[in-house]
Amino acid sequence: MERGVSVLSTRNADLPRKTQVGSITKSSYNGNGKDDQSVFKQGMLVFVHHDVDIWTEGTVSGIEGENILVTLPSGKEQWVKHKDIALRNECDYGSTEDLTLLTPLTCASVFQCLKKRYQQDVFYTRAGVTLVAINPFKDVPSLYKKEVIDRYHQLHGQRKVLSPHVFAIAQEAYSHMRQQVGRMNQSVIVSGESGSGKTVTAKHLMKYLTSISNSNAGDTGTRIESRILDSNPILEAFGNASTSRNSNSSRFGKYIQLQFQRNGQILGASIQTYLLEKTRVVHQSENERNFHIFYQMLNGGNDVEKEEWLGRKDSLFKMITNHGACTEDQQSWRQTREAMGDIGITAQQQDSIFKVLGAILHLGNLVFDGDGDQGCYVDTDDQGENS
Ligand SMILES: Nc1ncnc2c1ncn2[C@@H]1O[C@H](COP(=O)(O)OP(=O)(O)OP(=O)(O)O)[C@@H](O)[C@H]1O
Repeated sequence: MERGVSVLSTRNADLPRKTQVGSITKSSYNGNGKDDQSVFKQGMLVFVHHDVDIWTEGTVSGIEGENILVTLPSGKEQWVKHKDIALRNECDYGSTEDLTLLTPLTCASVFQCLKKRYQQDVFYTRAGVTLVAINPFKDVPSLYKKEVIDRYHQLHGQRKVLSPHVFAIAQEAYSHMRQQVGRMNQSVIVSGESGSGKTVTAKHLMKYLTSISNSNAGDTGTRIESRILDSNPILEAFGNASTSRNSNSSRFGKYIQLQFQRNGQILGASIQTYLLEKTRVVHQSENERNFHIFYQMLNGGNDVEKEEWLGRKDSLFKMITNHGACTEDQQSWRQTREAMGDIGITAQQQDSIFKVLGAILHLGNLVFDGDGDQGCYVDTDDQGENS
């Protein structure tokens, strides 16, 4: 291996960021550097803190000490404290591609810019070297199609013609690895709160990097690309679960290293996982589920397979909460099995894996009883009923 690009997908939002999806909290800073109500004058354009919209536009129409009278777009007037108000200018917030260009740069102006862009179906905005990605929560195929990948690859470096995009970040890392900054390894950190889109973003990053580095590599390149991308459904089956915030939440962090040859062609990948939420196997909060793989196996496996792995056909296991026949689980099961085969896990090895999962499910049915200091024992009556 010559060098590589790594994609670190975090479970917490407390790491330094390069590519990030983040939440913005309200601050009382009003953009004048002094937090002083004296900067507000009659007729000034402002943002006013709003309970529903978070920030809304207004114009100062009166001042009395700490209190400022603001006229809202509806024509309604409202008294607000100076801490709940921020300066605004007449710029087109929706067309600002880099948050650092906002003047004044305040929570309110950042919020307004991201909101306007989101309303125009623009989901990426730069913040200096960081990319802020807003989760569209809908399919936007035109944003990620092959032509877009080609465009970002061919025109890279031309910031004026390319709008902010996760592909631009990936291309920058790839170019730096190959040509600049002493041909060094590069890292992209994807961070944000649960459900903000880290997993999907990391997948687009990997898709872009494998695609551009594979263009002249023929069949071998295509095989490497599909093996790398096939790791996603497997990792998701064993490490993701439905939570109250995200129906496909990663319950682990991952460090993905893509390895390239000197000529820039993809060579392979390695994935390290960490902080897997193991306790989820035995306990899930209300309305949450165990790891996907259990449901996929129970919904997707046929009777013969279930007999072999579980010793029975039904799906009554204590650790499997919120279980119901789900076509999504059946589809994902087919994808998981296919991906396992594609990356070289033999049918025999797969059988062994599912038997281990079956054993875990049976262990979960055991009930222990005991009387304090005397230790405990397996309640065989209960076990007989359930296992
Ligand atoms: N770029 C995108 N385009 C369309 N939908 C998206 C995009 N990013 C995220 N989503 C939607 O949001 C959901 C949650 O995203 P994702 O699983 O990537 O979040 P996450 O930050 O990895 O969450 P967690 O930390 O819980 O694993 C996805 O299942 C998908 O429906």
